[in-house]
Amino acid sequence: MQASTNYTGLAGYRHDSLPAAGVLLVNLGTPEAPTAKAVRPYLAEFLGDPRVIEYPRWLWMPILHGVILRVRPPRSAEAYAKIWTEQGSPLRVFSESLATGMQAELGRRHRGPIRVALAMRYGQPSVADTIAQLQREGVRRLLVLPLYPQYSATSTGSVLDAVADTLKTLRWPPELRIVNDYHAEAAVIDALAASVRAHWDAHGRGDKLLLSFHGIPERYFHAGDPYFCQCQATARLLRERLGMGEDELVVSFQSRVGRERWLHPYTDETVRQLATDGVRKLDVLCPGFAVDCLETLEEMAMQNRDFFVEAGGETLRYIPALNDQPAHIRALTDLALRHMQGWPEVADDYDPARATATLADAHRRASALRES
Ligand SMILES: C=CC1=C(C)c2cc3[nH]c(cc4nc(cc5[nH]c(cc1n2)c(C)c5CCC(=O)O)C(CCC(=O)O)=C4C)c(C)c3C=C
Ligand SMILES: [Fe+2]
Ligand SMILES: [Fe+2]
Repeated sequence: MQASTNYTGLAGYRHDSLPAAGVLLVNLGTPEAPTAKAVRPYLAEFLGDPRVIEYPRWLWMPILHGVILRVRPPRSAEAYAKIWTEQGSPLRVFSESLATGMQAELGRRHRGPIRVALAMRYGQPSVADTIAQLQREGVRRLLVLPLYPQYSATSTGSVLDAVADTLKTLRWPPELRIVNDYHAEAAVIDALAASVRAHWDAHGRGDKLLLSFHGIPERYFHAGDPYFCQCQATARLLRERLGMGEDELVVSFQSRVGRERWLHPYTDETVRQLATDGVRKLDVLCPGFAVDCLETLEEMAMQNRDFFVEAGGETLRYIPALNDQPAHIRALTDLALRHMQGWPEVADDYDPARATATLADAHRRASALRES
């Protein structure tokens, strides 16, 4: 049969790849440009996700497309313009740099092929495209690591939806493992504590340390979302690691959208209250964000700083996210390796000769069968 050699070509799979393990980092996603035109499709996908907005579709979709997507994109674009860099959106730039760092770290420490890829839950590169690309590179075992330290159905849960939707379309999905959360990961807590101490060393200690996490509607918490509890646990571990008393540290929730009640206390009200209560120097850390983004750089370090100063505060010092710091790269690489235990690619005695079949092999064998 003459067309048989096209099997592999048609599927686009490489012939020469060894089976590999893959680490799929997934972050939220960000618009392609700081313009209303680019923000609109991003928000449409994000706010159209039933994990994010739990209202009946018939009720929500007309509101989303009739009202929200007319009003919000220009405002949102204005905020993005304030933080945009020459390389693009900070969320993308830092996430890519983190992924590159983890790839290098794994390469230094492991003989087996392990590929690190970054996907975005909304926008590009999509989870589906990235998994397809990893499969073409021979990935047969996949660890999904959403870049959300605390689990929420709205964030991590939605990443799992995207992965599940992709697997449904694959004839031979990779073996799958998933990191549900890493809110209590000791090395991450250590890295956060170290960056707070470095900030204190450079700028002096503030009157209070505020830990601000992204909020979610309180209704989701009552429905069983563990996010609030995991944020509190992260905060407690960090406080203990820093040897601080309960009265020296405050937890609050930012970025609420709409009129419904969200997790309390709200960050904007908290910074105003702290200023009113006499706090002059306020240190702020956002341990729910793996990398800096609109919500930390604009909402926290600009908007909330203004609220604090307007209410009588002196300075609000935002401590950056862990981003691509070496300690963060090491912490997440260790976490990934722990979750990959038992896979041949991470074994110390990795032997390519004993490697199992790849999709490329399967297609080659199918071709050979047709020819015989
Ligand atoms: C309206 C519902 C929203 C829920 C629920 C929500 C949960 C949630 N979000 C993050 C992380 C990020 N959110 C970011 C931006 C952002 N979030 C919402 C809405 C909800 N988030 C909107 C509409 C936006 C877009 C910006 C805006 O118009 O205000 C970002 C930053 C993205 C960037 O491009 O920089 C992150 C990161 C988490 C972790 C979470 C649940 C725990
Ligand atoms: Fe959000
Ligand atoms: Fe926001």
